[in-house]
Amino acid sequence: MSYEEEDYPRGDYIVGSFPKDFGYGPDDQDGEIEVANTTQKPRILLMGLRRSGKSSIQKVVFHKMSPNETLFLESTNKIIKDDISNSSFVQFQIWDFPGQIDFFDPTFDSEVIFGGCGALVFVIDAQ
Ligand SMILES: Nc1nc2c(ncn2[C@@H]2O[C@H](COP(=O)(O)OP(=O)(O)OP(=O)(O)O)[C@@H](O)[C@H]2O)c(=O)[nH]1
Repeated sequence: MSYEEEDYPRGDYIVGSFPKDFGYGPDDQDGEIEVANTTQKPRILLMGLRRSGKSSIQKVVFHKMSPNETLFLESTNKIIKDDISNSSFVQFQIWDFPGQIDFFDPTFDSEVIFGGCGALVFVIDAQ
C-alpha cells in the first residue's frame, strides 16, 4: 500500500484522492454503522457520480426513509458500510461510496474494494 499518513493527514483530503480514511481498509471498523463479519456477507457496492442519489436510494430502499427527507442528506465523505439483515436468509452489506473518488488514484486499492464484491450499482442520476 502506498498510502503514507504524512501525505494525507486525517481530515485533510486532497480532492480526487482516495486515502485510507475513506474507510475501506481491512482493519477499518468505524463506518457509520458497525459491521461484524465484514468478510463473510455478500457485498453490494453503490458507486457513481457526486450527488447522483446513491445515499438516497440506499435510505429509501433499505431504511424506509421518505423520498422528501433525502433532500437533507449530506454528501458522503467516506465509505458508509450498512449491514442489511432482514432475516436469516437475507443478509448482505451495502457500501455507499463518496462520489468524489478517483479510481485512478494510486492509493485506490481495487483488490480490497472489489475483492468481495457481489454486485456493483453505478448511479449516474437518480432523478
Ligand atoms: N428530485 C429528485 N431528487 C433526488 C432523487 N434522488 C436523490 N435526489 C436528491 O439529490 C441530492 C443528492 O442525493 P444523495 O443521495 O446525497 O447523493 P449521493 O450520490 O449519495 O451524493 P455524494 O455522497 O455526494 O456522492 C439530494 O438532495 C437528494 O434529495 C430523485 O430521485 N429525485
